[in-house]
Amino acid sequence: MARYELVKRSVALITLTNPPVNSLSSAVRHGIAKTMDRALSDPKVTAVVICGENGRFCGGADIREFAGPMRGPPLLPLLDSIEAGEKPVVAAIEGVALGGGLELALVCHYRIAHSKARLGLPEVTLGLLPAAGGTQRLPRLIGIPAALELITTGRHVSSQEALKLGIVDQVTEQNVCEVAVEFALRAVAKPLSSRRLSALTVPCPPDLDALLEAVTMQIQKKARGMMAPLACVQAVRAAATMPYSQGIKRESELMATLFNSGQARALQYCFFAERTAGKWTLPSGAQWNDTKPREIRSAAVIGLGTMGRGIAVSLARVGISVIAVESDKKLMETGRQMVIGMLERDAKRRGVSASLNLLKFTLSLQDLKDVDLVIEAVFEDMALKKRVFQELSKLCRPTTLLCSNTSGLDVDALAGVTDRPQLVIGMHFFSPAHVMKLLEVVCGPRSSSETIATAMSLGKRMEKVSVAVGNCPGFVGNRMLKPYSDQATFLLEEGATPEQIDKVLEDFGFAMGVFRMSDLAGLDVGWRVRKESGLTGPDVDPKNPPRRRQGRKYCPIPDMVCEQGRFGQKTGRGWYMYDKPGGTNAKPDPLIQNLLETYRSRYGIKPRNITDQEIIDRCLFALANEGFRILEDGIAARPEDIDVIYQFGYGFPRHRGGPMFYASMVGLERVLERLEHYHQAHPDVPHLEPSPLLKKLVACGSPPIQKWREHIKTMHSHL
Ligand SMILES: CCC/C=C/C(=O)SCCNC(=O)CCNC(=O)[C@H](O)C(C)(C)COP(=O)([O-])OP(=O)([O-])OC[C@H]1O[C@@H](n2cnc3c(N)ncnc32)[C@H](O)[C@@H]1OP(=O)([O-])[O-]
Repeated sequence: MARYELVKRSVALITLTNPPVNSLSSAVRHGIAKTMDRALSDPKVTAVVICGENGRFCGGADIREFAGPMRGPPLLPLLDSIEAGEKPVVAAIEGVALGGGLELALVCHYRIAHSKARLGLPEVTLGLLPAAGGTQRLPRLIGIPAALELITTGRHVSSQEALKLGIVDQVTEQNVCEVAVEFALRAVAKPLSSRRLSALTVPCPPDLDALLEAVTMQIQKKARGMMAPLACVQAVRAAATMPYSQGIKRESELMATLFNSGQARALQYCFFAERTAGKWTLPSGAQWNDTKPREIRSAAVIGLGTMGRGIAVSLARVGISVIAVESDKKLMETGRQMVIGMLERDAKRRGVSASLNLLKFTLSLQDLKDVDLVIEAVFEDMALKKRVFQELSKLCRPTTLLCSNTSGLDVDALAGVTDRPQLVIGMHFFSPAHVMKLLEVVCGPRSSSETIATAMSLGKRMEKVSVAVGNCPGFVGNRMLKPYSDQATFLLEEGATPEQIDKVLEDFGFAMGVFRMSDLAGLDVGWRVRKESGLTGPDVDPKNPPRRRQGRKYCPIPDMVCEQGRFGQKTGRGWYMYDKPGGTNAKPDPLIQNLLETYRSRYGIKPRNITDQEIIDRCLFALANEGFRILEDGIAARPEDIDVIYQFGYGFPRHRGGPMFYASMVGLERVLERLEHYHQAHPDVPHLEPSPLLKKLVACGSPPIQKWREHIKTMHSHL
């Protein structure tokens, strides 16, 4: 796990060999200890270079090992002993030096980085802190403010920035190992004391307390209840105020608290869930790693509304030429200006030039004859979408992939009106599409494996987290949203207010509570869907709207809000009031309070005090319950996929893992017991009836989430 060679007769070259990222597994730590001993005790060796195999220095501790008991040599004393050695050690950094990887580099006496390398301490994103001396050594090297920023955000820096900050001594475009060996030879005669970071004093700013307080406040605002960033601040404070030996103890204490927390487990689960999500499999046996995607050079986007614009920007900025189609000249001109503006701002932020030459705007579908792929983003209306697909089917090359950005309509029905159902697939982007990372790739029963592979690979190229899902109304994300938001509106009837529910959900860690999110998305969208599905419409008595429809409980309050022209932020009024149409500063509205009170008295509902716990349990367990049904139905292949969708598409707090992971952490027995309790109280709410899969898992002793698949695999998959 660490290879030893003698080069240039006197330099020991130690290569970490643990693909794919040379993480510091117990075997690697053991290998480093052994090879370092050999280098330090061999009189022929005057200097040491440490590098990593396959162009990657080291991706840090082996995250998989965190779940089990600690084995092998602990990292911290191993690193301390490298720093204390009497022969110069040079880190040759290629690819990445992250987490424990950068901590390893920091105990080397010199650091040489390749120009394309990235460095950072991302432990905070895993719910941890850099506990192999990183919080104590980095501030000594680059000062408190810069170290605080890197450690509390986990941001990766380029080697050029690392050079400016003083993290590395040299950046090279040449073979970094060769450069490091030459560097090591020159370092042999030089004293090492000033190169041992633990022995340096921390350059302390005069306003340390004010700085730490400002950073703490900033984190409290942004971290939505995450503990790790605050622990990082405390560890850096220790570096500033204590000698190394005490600071390192404080670092370990803080790490111990984080390490055993549910948040760290959730964030590490998220790390692997994100990487598992791209790995789709079909019942036919075709899967992600044996199906070649097609190359996409040109694409078309139909419809330049909010979604179409974001999709066009996301395509053009990764080098794909885009033809954007609108039906009306004025709309096309507005769309053109918006897309160009967005692309220019995006390019400025990334420090690149905007690829405006890749864009073409047209009013004619005829111009799409030769594109490789089309993404339809017209109004959410099945008849209209079918007309578009029929026309595309006639116009486009027979090999062109036809994709729909529908957020919940039947992708197979669209495939059915074309001459190439195997080339039809859903690509459900989230608004704004150039910002949101999630892409649901909706596989119809007739989508070919090559089509799925192409949509998934295009998503990756567009820098999205792509998840393959099956075709059903609402797919995964929006299907689960319904029981969640239904519970929120039922709670309004019973005595809660929008601001109370939102506060509880936001304190839980959601980016936005359910009502603020609806105001942002537009309340008219759901209203139209309810009208189309016959749940509401002109036949409903406006004075006395029934509270039971289509055989189940129905809350008419959202319709009553819409009937007043309150469509959310865009109209300046929704569940909240805003300063102006398009305003974002939500304030509780007495008119909504009034509406709720009138409603309750009309139906003789005595409002009751609703606890925060009831809000959390009813909203989140209803959400997870639908997730279990989605797994049963084969619409999502694994719980990780659902959790990734909720983190990236719906602002679910990452440190809670996602709705399915949260259910597993709370305990499936408790979820089942609460759902049974609430279903008994509300027998006309089918979403509260515990799903058969949840019952089955509890009956099997509530296995850990990674084992749920074993209990679903016999069920039919729709992917
Ligand atoms: C006292 C302790 C203090 C120290 C704490 C730490 O260091 S905490 C750690 C701090 N370090 C970090 O937080 C860095 C975490 N890693 C990364 O950010 C990225 O992996 C990358 C930038 C290194 C490479 O990106 P990329 O897009 O080229 O590749 P990719 O992301 O697809 O990964 C490829 C495969 O490698 C796997 N794997 C990766 N890293 C680890 C690991 N450390 N461990 C185990 N496995 C790891 C990954 O699961 C995947 O496996 P699969 O699915 O093929 O079975």
